[in-house]
Amino acid sequence: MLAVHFGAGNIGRGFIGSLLYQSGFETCFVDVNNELVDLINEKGEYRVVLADQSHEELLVKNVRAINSAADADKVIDAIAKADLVTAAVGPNILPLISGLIAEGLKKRTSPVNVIACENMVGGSTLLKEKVYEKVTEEEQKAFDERVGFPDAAVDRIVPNQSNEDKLMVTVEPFYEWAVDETKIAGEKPPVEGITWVSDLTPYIERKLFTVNTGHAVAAYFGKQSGAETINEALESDKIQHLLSETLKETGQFLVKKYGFDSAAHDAYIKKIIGRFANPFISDEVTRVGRSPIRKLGAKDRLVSPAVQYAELLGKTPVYLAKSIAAALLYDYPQDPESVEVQETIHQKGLSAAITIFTQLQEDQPLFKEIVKQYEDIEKNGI
Ligand SMILES: NC(=O)c1ccc[n+]([C@@H]2O[C@H](COP(=O)([O-])OP(=O)(O)OC[C@H]3O[C@@H](n4cnc5c(N)ncnc54)[C@H](O)[C@@H]3O)[C@@H](O)[C@H]2O)c1
Ligand SMILES: O=P(O)(O)OC[C@@H](O)[C@@H](O)[C@H](O)[C@H](O)CO
Repeated sequence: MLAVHFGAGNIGRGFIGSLLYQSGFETCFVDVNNELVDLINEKGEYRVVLADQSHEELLVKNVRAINSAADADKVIDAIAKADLVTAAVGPNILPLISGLIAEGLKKRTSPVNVIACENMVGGSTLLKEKVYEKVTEEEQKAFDERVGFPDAAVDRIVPNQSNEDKLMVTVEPFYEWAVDETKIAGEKPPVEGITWVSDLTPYIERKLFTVNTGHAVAAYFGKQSGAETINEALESDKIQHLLSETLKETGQFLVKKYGFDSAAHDAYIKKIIGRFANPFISDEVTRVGRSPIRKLGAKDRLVSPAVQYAELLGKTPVYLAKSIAAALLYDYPQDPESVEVQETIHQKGLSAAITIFTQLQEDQPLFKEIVKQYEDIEKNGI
């Protein structure tokens, strides 16, 4: 069985690649990082190490790689032969890989599934839209018959790392990969470790609005207080408090919306905070806070739960508003999205920036609370 996986980065090698290998797949990674591609082809294997006391290692074999910037035809051929196509490149990159996927799919007559493993609601659906923009109506109809784009929720913390062995990747032991079984074409891909679900929305919202909201809170407040890593941020009682209060807010609306058991959800939150504090992981606040424009988006981990909280509970979420304010204050010159947010605030003012990045309007109580919290952090710190 052949899997073509776009993005040989942290989650690509450390999570998707390792499960594919354990399930008997040969994996062909597609990436634009030449050094990574050459190394994978030279070694044909890499190590995945668990970030816990055991330091258990898995040697992932049967891997090769293609540089899509140099060898587009090879990528198209690989997709034509693949039993599964996956991606973990980041939401903003999905449109850029859609053309190659469209070309590869055109060469097929047998069914195949394409799964985007990004931190967003509807990642595979977005990829499908971008692929469909590249093909004729007739080809779209043919794809409807034999190509599945099931959405997914993926959870495993894989920090940036610089190991002497550049392919080696350290990962937390926990993982979850939930995939929507209702959108599958043909047979379910036999990947051990996938949880097939008939309704993905509660899974992705619970994950994105707990793990990723909490992570963003630790990163943005951590940055404000001078912490470099998530563990360092969590050493602060103040940040621990902000984290647990924010996750109480997202928890309240998730429990109300989906009928989750409240005690089970509290245990889920507790487990996640424990994962953030894993002493065997050093995760930079600048990785976790990366791309603040994406994270401030209306459907992402801060604004969506804040809006849904206000709608479902009929009050304004104070801690989510404060977290949005901290994201707006995130100033990291090496991150182009942070630079754009800071320039927009500087040139157009805070209110205009809030509307541009969050789509919230000035008359909304949440908007006013964000402004209040922003001014408070500027004046008094977090
Ligand atoms: N790292 C985590 O803890 C984690 C966990 C769950 C989900 N995710 C999600 O997985 C995705 C990838 O995250 P990551 O942490 O692995 O990032 P990463 O930067 O380590 O990996 C992304 C890879 O994509 C490659 N890439 C960029 N443009 C490309 C293109 N046009 N074609 C092919 N490859 C391209 C990059 O070179 C890089 O190797 C993101 O959506 C992220 O939210 C990450
Ligand atoms: O990948 P991002 O930028 O969407 O979010 C950063 C982290 O919160 C994220 O990568 C987590 O480590 C991951 O989602 C854990 O499952």
